[in-house]
Amino acid sequence: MTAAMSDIRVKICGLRDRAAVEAAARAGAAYVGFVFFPRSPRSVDLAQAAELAAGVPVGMARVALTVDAEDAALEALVETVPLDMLQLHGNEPPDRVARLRARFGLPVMKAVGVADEADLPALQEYARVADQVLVDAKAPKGAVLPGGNGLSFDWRMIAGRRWPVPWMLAGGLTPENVAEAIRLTGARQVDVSSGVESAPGVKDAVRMARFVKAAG
Ligand SMILES: O=C(O)c1ccccc1NCC(=O)[C@H](O)[C@H](O)COP(=O)(O)O
Repeated sequence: MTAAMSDIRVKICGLRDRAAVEAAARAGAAYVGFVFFPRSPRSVDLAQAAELAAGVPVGMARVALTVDAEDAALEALVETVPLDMLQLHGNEPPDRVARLRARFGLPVMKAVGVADEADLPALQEYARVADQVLVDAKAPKGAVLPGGNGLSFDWRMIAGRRWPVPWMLAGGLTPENVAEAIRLTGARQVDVSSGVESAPGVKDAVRMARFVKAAG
């Protein structure tokens, strides 16, 4: 049975097997994310993702996360995997975001890494060309992964800020801190990966359920 979706829309990212997809659905997540980044412990290949995406219940959005992917790779992805959204998690400049959105006919969410106030204007810029923006913690210099590091930024920095497109809060969210993050930022959508894992790349059904419940 699938839980009723909460008011706050939750995205659970980095799912790698059917049991995790089913648990995310039971928990009431609104989006599931599949990571296409070979260096990540959460990475899936096209065949795996196609099978997982086909099993996602109607009404739950299937998001493909890519990092500075080339056109040919994106073409193969979109042809093979049934998707509802592309998440661009690299250094894709605004004109490329606009081009990919037009070319593939899918809504695009652009992730923007935030560490301090100087990172905030980029959100405004991407909000002009993307369907959604993901306000994520900036990965530390030299990190292997550009996201999914379980790190938070100072949420007070974006308290009261709004963008002209829907946005999601991400970075170091857990079942224990998500309610406070929502309270401080006013986010209506949240994204989590490592905070609902028992080990890197292994999603924990109990933590997913607790996360969605705590998000409200
Ligand atoms: O999760 C990964 O392995 C990953 C790899 C490459 C780019 C981004 C990646 N993850 C992004 C996310 O899962 C989330 O959108 C976000 O960064 C929050 O992650 P977390 O702090 O682990 O909750």
